[in-house]
Amino acid sequence: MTKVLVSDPIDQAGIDILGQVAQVDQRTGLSAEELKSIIGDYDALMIRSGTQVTADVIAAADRLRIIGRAGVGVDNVDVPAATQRGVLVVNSPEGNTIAAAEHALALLLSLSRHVPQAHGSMRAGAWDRKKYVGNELYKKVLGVVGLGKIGSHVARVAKAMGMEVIAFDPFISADRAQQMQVRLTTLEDLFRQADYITLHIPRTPDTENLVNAELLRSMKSTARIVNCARGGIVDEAALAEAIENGVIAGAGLDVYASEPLSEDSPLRAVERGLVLTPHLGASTEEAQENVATDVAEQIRDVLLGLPARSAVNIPGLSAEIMERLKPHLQLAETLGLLVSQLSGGQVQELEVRLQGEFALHPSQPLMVAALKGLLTNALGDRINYVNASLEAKGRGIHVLEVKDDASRDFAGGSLQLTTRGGQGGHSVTGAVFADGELRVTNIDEFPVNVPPSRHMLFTRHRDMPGIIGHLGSLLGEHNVNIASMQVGRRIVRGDAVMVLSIDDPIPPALLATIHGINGIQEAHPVTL
Ligand SMILES: NC(=O)c1ccc[n+]([C@@H]2O[C@H](COP(=O)([O-])OP(=O)(O)OC[C@H]3O[C@@H](n4cnc5c(N)ncnc54)[C@H](O)[C@@H]3O)[C@@H](O)[C@H]2O)c1
Ligand SMILES: O=C(O)[C@H](O)COP(=O)(O)O
Repeated sequence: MTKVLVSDPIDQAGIDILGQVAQVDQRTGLSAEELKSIIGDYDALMIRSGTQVTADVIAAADRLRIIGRAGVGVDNVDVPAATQRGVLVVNSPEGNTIAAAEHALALLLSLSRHVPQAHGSMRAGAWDRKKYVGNELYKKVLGVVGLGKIGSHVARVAKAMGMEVIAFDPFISADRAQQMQVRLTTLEDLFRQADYITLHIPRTPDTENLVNAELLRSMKSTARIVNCARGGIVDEAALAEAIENGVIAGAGLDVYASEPLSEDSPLRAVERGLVLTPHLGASTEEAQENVATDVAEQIRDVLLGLPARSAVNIPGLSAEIMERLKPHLQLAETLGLLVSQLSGGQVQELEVRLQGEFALHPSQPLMVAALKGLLTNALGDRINYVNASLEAKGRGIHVLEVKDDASRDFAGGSLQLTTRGGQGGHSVTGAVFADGELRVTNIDEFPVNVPPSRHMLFTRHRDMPGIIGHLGSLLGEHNVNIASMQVGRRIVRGDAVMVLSIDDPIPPALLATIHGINGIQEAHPVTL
């Protein structure tokens, strides 16, 4: 008997769909140990954000074929562990977009008109009209951080309410922002200018504690901020302090670094200017029906041997093609990740050139893998082989495929990714060697021969004595260990590139010093 475990509250519409093909057990509120002890009996697991699907749980899931997340975020699922065990993870990328956007707007309005506090005072028997004088949103500046699905909807509604909308999203093209009549600016400028700020970005290593004490201090003292995206993006202690000390006027939060929010969190002690909700962004009847139906249908299909439409961890390709193309897909993804970091995010066009034997492979999965790499820093664990093309299109990235089977650079062919965009462009080429090893073989027009590694530093500089030594000593002084180094140049004392594989990431202050070295034109730290 096929069995599905539903371990978080899920709309009945989803349960009914699962019931068509399996025995459905709804058991919410399980402890980690309880989940681990029963998961071995199930073919599918359906969850929301409440259940932690850890590597331990997955290791105990002997029969599990699919995990369905009735919502967007899969940060409570150990996706690499699931992938390793061949467990498919699916989600519902758009089912709760409107609900989350409307909740952010609800927080903005409640904050500016003190709705929860006024309601509390009425419940206590008061009639206080002076204490709760608020502000209008009309004609105020709204700063949207993250102009994706939810951020764009918030921007659209805010404009209809007469707000001026500015945005920070390094991965959105200027054309797309212009279409939405939103002015793109820097994060710092947005925090300085906005009367209201709303966050709609994923939690990634780049966005963790992005809103810290320093950024809060740069806000207007009358400004308010809303986080309906992910906990951990805002430093909660710094926020509580900023509100208490009048550094900013207030905040509305739906998500927290650790959920449920602990009883002794400093946020619970703030009396004025703070509105808290317990992760209710997706909690509308409509959104819950959308996500439950969307994900239950995918679970049903997969249990019947059909493909899923929103797989987080595998492309919709046959296992055989996947196996054959594994190193080529890995190269495409790595080059995408590399060129996005060299290009600084603002990519308007990606050209994927399949050279020599590469032109003989099926190009679609390679294109998708390149796009997945290109968008990984923007979208974190949300980007996958299934949604990469759609996400690129949504961001206004024009994708060009060129096949050049006459090229004879390397025996197995090579793959070149070239970006074009607001900040110029970059080009990287790579190959898969006979032993399956990946190599970066060209950066812009310069030949190199470098295996990709986790931390790297790329510079573009003048080929002149002293630069390499200077950079080497600087890294040494900052305890950054160099594993390997290569220089590529075309003419003596002309322009050159340097590629360093390093054991540690480059601290931001050191990067600023590197930019100051005489002769260095560009320096890009890269994490792969
Ligand atoms: N509170 C809730 O219940 C709830 C519900 C749904 C979604 N969410 C969360 O809302 C957030 C946005 O979701 P979405 O569906 O709009 O995602 P999305 O992928 O459509 O958009 C995210 C946007 O953030 C941008 N971005 C990434 N890193 C950035 C950075 N460092 N600075 C600025 N912009 C950056 C990306 O380019 C992208 O445009 C996610 O964190 C999601 O998990 C919360
Ligand atoms: O990622 C999501 O979809 C939202 O954060 C909603 O989470 P929830 O399903 O637990 O409400």
